[in-house]
Amino acid sequence: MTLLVPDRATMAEVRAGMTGRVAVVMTMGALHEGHRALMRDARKRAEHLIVTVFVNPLQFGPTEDFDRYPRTLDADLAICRAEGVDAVFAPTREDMYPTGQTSIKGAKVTVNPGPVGDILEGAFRPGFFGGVLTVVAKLLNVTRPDVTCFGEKDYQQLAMVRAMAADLSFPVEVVGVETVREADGLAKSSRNVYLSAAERAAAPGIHAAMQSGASLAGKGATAADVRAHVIAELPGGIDLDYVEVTSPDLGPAPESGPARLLFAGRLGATRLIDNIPLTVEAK
Ligand SMILES: Nc1ncnc2c1ncn2[C@@H]1O[C@H](COP(=O)(O)OP(=O)(O)OP(=O)(O)O)[C@@H](O)[C@H]1O
Ligand SMILES: CC(C)(CO)[C@@H](O)C(=O)[O-]
Ligand code: BAL
Repeated sequence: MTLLVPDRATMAEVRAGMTGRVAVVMTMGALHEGHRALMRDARKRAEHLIVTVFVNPLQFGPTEDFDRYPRTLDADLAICRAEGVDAVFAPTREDMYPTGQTSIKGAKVTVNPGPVGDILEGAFRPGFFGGVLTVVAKLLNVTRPDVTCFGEKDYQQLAMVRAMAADLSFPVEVVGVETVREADGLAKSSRNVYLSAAERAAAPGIHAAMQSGASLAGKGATAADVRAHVIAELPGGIDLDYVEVTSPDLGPAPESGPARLLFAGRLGATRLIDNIPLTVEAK
């Protein structure tokens, strides 16, 4: 049976009744196959599985899509039931932020994401990682999991959650789960529903351009060559935030060896992100 848990006090009671290992998958709802992959991975790692559904105001900038973000709790519950989730924690904003915080700027005590919080996504979404890490810390405190699964689709977020757990001594194992894609290569995302038919048709070109760049890396191209190639191959109509090649831990691009290729940009009004691994070979 899947319990719908509406507030922190009830969550504490439900959590106290769980014996054995507990896994948590944190989401903003509008669940899709990517979230289901996290649930299936988490399910294997623990006796109990909690899914959180909360659209966190602290991680949205003033001009971002907090108000129009898809909210589909009934459908989300049906998916959680089908995945054998024990409890869906879906609190209100007032329950999560009882002293009334509605933005990262208005909040008093928050998690400082450090310098990695200012690059890539952080450079284009100021305050984003402070908002994410603050709510992740709160959700860890409320649900007290042994293990938590995050998607590689949000690669920097996964890295930052790992860093927070290590640096702030959260007793939790953070597991990364590979990106789930549509058949045409587009990374599944709750925000894909915003795309018009024409934008949806163009969107797989992002992953295709990235794969093309990654294959070039295998033939001796430098990180800078790969970056320029991906930018040139992107479909028309993209308002680019960044294409970057970094080390796997988001440091400077290596001259050779494993690396990460990351993209962010807008197709119409929809902001999309993606990333893939690649190997840079010394010339
Ligand atoms: N395609 C995917 N494959 C694997 N994990 C995913 C995928 N999409 C989202 N996730 C993971 O699910 C968790 C919750 O993400 P979230 O609810 O923001 O979904 P989303 O589809 O990424 O939405 P958004 O459109 O807001 O980015 C995160 O750990 C995220 O990385
Ligand atoms: C981790 C998270 C649930 C925090 O609000 C969110 O950033 C997301 O859905 O990836
Ligand atoms: N998917 C990460 C949360 C966000 O984009 O707001």
